[in-house]
Amino acid sequence: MLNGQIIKGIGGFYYVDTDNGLYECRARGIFRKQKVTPLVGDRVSISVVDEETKKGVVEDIKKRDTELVRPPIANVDKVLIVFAIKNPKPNLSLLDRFIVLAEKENLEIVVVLTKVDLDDDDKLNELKTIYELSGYKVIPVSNETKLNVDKIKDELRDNVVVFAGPSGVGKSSLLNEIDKNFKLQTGEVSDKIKRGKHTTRHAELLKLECGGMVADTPGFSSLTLDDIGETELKGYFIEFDEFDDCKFGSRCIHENEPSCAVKEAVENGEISKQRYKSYIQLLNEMRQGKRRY
Ligand SMILES: Nc1nc2c(ncn2[C@@H]2O[C@H](COP(=O)(O)OP(=O)(O)OP(=O)(O)O)[C@@H](O)[C@H]2O)c(=O)[nH]1
Ligand SMILES: [Zn+2]
Repeated sequence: MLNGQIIKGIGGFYYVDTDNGLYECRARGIFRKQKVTPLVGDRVSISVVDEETKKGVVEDIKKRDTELVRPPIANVDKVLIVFAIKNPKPNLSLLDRFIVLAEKENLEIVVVLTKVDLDDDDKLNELKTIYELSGYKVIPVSNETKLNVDKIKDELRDNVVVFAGPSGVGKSSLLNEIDKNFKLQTGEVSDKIKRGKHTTRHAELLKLECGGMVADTPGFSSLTLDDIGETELKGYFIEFDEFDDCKFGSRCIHENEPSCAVKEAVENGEISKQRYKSYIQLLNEMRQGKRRY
């Protein structure tokens, strides 16, 4: 038996990365009976069927630490939420929505602010302050000047990471800075699979030089908050946690209730006004049933 990790799954084949190379594997029938579908990112044991052609069978799936639905990847450790300080103008309500979804999945979150070379009105400082006050690690990056590209590498090393963020903020540029082979690698992989016209695109993990793995699709491709309840939302604004002495205790949703510790903290500047505004906005959106972004 060999241990490895599924890095790609297509048409009932699972591509398992091991110390001994890449194996094309079928899953044992028992998984289907147990209604278990192997996922990209799963840590597995395989038995080798043919060493020559590198074929094997997935025998066992280790317990998953995390399980993302969109994109469908198991054992993601971390999400880098990437927004530019300008071009495109950052939509903070969207950023906060990404954070809510990542908190729900229990992922480690790093906020990456790109294009800081374009900063001429202290936007970086403004955004950095908001997210650091809220308890997040914030890394300012420029793909132009290469500022902090090495710090992003450190975040990726030995981790399974997804990038999330709107179009045009510099996600691909950043990945290309981190790993010069990245473009090439993506190209090679697509060739190898020879995707036909009717094959659906599946999530895939790409190995980086620095030892990490990155999903080839941006995280949270659908930004629906459908599965989140109105009273659950406040739990995903982590900076509210320490202000827990509201008059109505844990029933307080920090909106119109009297003697609300969270609202007081917003007034005192201990919680960002911008983040609180996002919270109320998301709350109202949920109520109106207007839930898709
Ligand atoms: N000034 C500046 N421009 C950048 C930076 N990073 C990326 N860009 C430019 O921004 C544009 C979009 O970059 P991409 O890397 O394609 O953005 P993306 O997030 O991958 O976009 P999608 O592929 O649509 O999701 C390109 O024209 C880049 O040259 C940066 O740090 N500074
Ligand atoms: Zn309250």
